[in-house]
Amino acid sequence: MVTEPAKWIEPLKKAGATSFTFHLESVLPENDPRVMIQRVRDAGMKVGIVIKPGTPVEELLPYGGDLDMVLIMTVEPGFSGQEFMPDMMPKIKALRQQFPDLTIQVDGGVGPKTIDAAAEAGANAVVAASAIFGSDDRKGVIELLRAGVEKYN
Ligand SMILES: O=C(CO)[C@@H](O)[C@H](O)COP(=O)(O)O
Repeated sequence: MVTEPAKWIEPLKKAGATSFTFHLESVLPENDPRVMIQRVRDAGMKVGIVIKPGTPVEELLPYGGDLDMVLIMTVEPGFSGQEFMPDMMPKIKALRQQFPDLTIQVDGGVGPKTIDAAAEAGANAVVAASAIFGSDDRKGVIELLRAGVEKYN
């Protein structure tokens, strides 16, 4: 998470990024997320918005139709190894209901024990660190996460 995402659009584009996801909390209330969305598109990248656990999904819904991807944080941003927050699943369900084709990514505490909850709610993309890097069978965990997503989507 960065506090001024706009200033990273060009550097990331130049570095070869093809998509750019910014925190809604870093833009509102001072700036209009639609301006950021357009700036990312003008730079030729796909665009996503991420919300922290404390941000209601209702704040994100108005922009869902303008996005390639949303990211629902299921831990507080900061570090790996935190516990998955199942009470974030209604946010994913609300987004999936309203935007059937949207890529909905989930990040934080995602692993073999939590993938079903996330995927059943409607998540179809996963960020996972400790579940993979903490395993002796990284390939197996990745396959399991992929199978979990495919089972429900
Ligand atoms: O960036 C963050 C948290 O700030 C996340 O991407 C975590 O790093 C995910 O780690 P695990 O919860 O999968 O260990």
